[in-house]
Amino acid sequence: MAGSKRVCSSNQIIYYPQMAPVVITLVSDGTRCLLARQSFFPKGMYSALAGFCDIGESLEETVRREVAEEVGLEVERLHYSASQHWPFPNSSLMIACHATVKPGQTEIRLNLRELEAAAWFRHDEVAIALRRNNPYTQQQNGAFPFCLPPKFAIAHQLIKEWVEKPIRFTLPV
Ligand SMILES: NC(=O)C1=CN([C@@H]2O[C@H](COP(=O)(O)OP(=O)(O)OC[C@H]3O[C@@H](n4cnc5c(N)ncnc54)[C@H](O)[C@@H]3O)[C@@H](O)[C@H]2O)C=CC1
Repeated sequence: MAGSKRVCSSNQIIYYPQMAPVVITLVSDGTRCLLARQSFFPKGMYSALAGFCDIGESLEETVRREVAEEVGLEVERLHYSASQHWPFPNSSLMIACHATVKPGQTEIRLNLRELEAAAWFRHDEVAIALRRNNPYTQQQNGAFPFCLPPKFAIAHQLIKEWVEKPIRFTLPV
């Protein structure tokens, strides 16, 4: 039988596990992808944009709202990639998507309440970061190299997918 549950022994109320949907979106302008970091990330690490779905929102609406709120960009096309259960902060279902911005509309307006930095990265820069061994290690000059989330995170898989194969954008947002 599918489904986990707990039954309260005193009043027999059934409790099912709660799960929060989160969209994680890799935004591209066709040749570059947009990556961002929060202040608590390991130094040098950038990731795709993530955000919790609000009550009443479709996934498409969450993508559009989160991208607009965090970097001030309007996304045009959306392509579902994959999903991952993620235990933080209290059990999330990560839904990973690729999206594109409207042609020529690439100016980032960073929301500093949500992000520390965001930037467009070229395909070759991202490909090098994906291959980097010991990515979170400080370099001899004191700097931390540009690096990506670890392989087990769906963010890594989403970025790898963008590097490895052209994405067909089919769904208007
Ligand atoms: N597996 C992966 O590859 C990745 C996973 N994540 C996860 O995605 C989640 C969302 O990322 P953020 O950029 O922080 O999202 P976010 O920009 O929506 O900000 C998080 C804030 O959302 C609010 N919130 C709304 N609904 C919530 C709920 N059900 N549970 C907890 N907080 C809720 C809280 O105020 C929280 O501080 C994080 O838990 C993070 O661990 C993020 C990036 C990559």
